[in-house]
Amino acid sequence: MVALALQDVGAAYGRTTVLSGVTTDLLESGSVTAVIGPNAAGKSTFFKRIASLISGPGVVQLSDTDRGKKTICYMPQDTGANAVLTVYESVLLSAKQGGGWRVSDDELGSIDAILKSLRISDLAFKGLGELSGGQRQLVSLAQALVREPEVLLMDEPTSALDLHRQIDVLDFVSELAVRKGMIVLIALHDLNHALRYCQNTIVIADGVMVASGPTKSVINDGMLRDIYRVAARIETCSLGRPMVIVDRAI
Ligand SMILES: Nc1ncnc2c1ncn2[C@@H]1O[C@H](COP(=O)(O)OP(=O)(O)OP(=O)(O)O)[C@@H](O)[C@H]1O
Repeated sequence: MVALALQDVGAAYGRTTVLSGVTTDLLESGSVTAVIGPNAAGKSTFFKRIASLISGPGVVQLSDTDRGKKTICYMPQDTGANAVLTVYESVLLSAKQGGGWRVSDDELGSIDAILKSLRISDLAFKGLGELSGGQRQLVSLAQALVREPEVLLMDEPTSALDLHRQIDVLDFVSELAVRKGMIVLIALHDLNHALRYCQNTIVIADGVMVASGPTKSVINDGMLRDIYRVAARIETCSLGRPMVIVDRAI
């Protein structure tokens, strides 16, 4: 089963360093890790660096996979829209990335299954340009999943989704991580999603990793005050789940 380790990972745009010194414990197959931090902290940059879309110092070490870095898939925050393609064509195109152009029945079957799992089969023959923001986000997830990545980097995947879809998607991805043995990293602004779905959390602020470890110990009042500049409490809800309650901005 795939494993990922990061050692002293950094990244720069041109001469400007925006990320440095990210080192993690071994990320294991079947795990879901949150990447949190304020705006412009470096979360997307971190993902792009892991996916080798940008270069930088440090080591991104994958083990126990025969697909090399091709097994890492980055689902970007901003999905854009290409009005020329239909949803189905865009997912097929993603499935064929880096491979030949022969399309097997199995591949068509797996596209149908993914669209069905994400409850967007009805969008299959709509143009990408006709979709709402939330629908585009779901299509972007379908494009990522069809490539069957062993490492999936999701950049704020629920930011455009309604409450039902947010829970639906995060339930689905967490279950898929365990079933397929994927390593999933999710950049999140909703810290309650991190508490609910992610065993571990990495906190990035000002381009530096400031904390990493079990989510329930990393997300605490002090971190919320120092990193997010809010007065907040972690309280246990009636179902026994920890929840962040924000009182005010500091
Ligand atoms: N293509 C780029 N060229 C130059 N600087 C960039 C580029 N992309 C991002 N940056 C800068 O890198 C820093 C980190 O940006 P990044 O997008 O990684 O932050 P983020 O934590 O994902 O933010 P957000 O939560 O707002 O999405 C910011 O200062 C940003 O302005």
